[in-house]
Amino acid sequence: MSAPVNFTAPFHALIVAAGTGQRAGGGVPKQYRLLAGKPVLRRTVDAFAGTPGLQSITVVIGAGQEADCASALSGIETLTVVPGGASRQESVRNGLEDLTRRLGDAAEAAVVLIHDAARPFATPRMIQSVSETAHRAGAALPALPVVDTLKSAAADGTVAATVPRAGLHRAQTPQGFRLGAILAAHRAADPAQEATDDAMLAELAGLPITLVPGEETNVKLTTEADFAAAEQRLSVARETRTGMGFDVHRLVTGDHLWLCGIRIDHDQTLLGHSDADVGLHAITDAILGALGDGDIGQHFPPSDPQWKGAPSDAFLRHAATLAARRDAKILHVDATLICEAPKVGPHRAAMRARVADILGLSKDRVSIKATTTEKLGFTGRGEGIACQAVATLSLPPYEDESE
Ligand SMILES: Nc1ccn([C@@H]2O[C@H](COP(=O)(O)OP(=O)(O)OP(=O)(O)O)[C@@H](O)[C@H]2O)c(=O)n1
Ligand SMILES: C[C@](O)(CO)[C@H](O)COP(=O)(O)O
Repeated sequence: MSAPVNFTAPFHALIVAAGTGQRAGGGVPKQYRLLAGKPVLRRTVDAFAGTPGLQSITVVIGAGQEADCASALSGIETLTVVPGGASRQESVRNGLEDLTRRLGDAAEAAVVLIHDAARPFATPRMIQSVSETAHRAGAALPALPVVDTLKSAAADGTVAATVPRAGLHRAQTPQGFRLGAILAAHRAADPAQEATDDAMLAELAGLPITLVPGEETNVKLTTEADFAAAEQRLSVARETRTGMGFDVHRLVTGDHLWLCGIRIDHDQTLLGHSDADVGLHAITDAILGALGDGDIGQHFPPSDPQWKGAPSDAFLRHAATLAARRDAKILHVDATLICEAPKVGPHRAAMRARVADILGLSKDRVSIKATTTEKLGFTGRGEGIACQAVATLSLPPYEDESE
């Protein structure tokens, strides 16, 4: 069984991609270079796009990078592009100002995760952990303890001293903050003292920052050697898993029902403890199946009064959260609704968009189909609606527990 249900903390992603990548070389700014066939920036954006809780993505780019950015992010519609500045700090500030204007009254308390485009390997698990900690504690920084002995060097290339490493950490991104507080810290910053990360400005503003575990794999692509190591790492295969889900709910007299997250006016309703959305239940079970993590009844027992009448998008979101915690990416879901009525065709596009939205996927990763059973069986007689679904997930190889 999994941990208690956690309704995902909402957050906004701010990805800074306005650098010129001088140390990496390569003729084109490193965030637009291909890594295993995909632009670095696209990998970074995709890492966030699949993370439950994401509210918006802002990408900050440099002057003259518009075409490279459009090509790297083609097909992604729900994203805002903002012009950057001469330094990372200026680029972050521009992004924060723009996001604040767009959010209006909601800006002050919103949580923003500020991330380097040059770190394409942040996992959804770490992104969520930063977001949840920022919600709880105000500011969160992923970091790893320093494990090597540290030396300071003299100008002539000899060792000047050994620097005590106890308590020292390497800071990573995404760094999470309340938007109002981090923007105030940026506005108050002394332009002469350039900060190398946003946590530094938060420290100077007196904000307490909570450390969360960073990830060794969350490297910042800085040099050509980093690119070579990243290519090597991506050549190691992930595991692909498929899960299936099946659900049935009884039809009784009513005036509407829910199917795949869409309310449909109808002269019958589906009976169930929750809103009885048979489509979302089957898709939820398919994802849980691919994770090998029980079924919807285990996570949301019908005996538990808190799920009475509950909207089923919460169940699907929970499955997506569990997937993110396992560093699993949902590649595709495919559901078939089995009923004589209501007709699914007029609602199919809305259902597809709704499921994609709940899972943080693009619509082309979601398929909704429907069939009748030629008036045969309980679905044919209009006594109930059934749904079957499959979900395909890509995830890090499982340890073989039998060994
Ligand atoms: N004026 C700048 C400078 C940097 N960045 C972004 O900040 C992140 C971290 O910076 P870094 O790795 O130093 O990138 P570059 O500045 O591009 O690299 P270099 O210093 O080698 O030129 C990168 O995603 C980079 O695109 C930015 O948005 N605006
Ligand atoms: C923000 C950062 O990635 C945290 O480690 C880092 O400080 C960026 O440094 P850079 O000099 O802009 O590469």
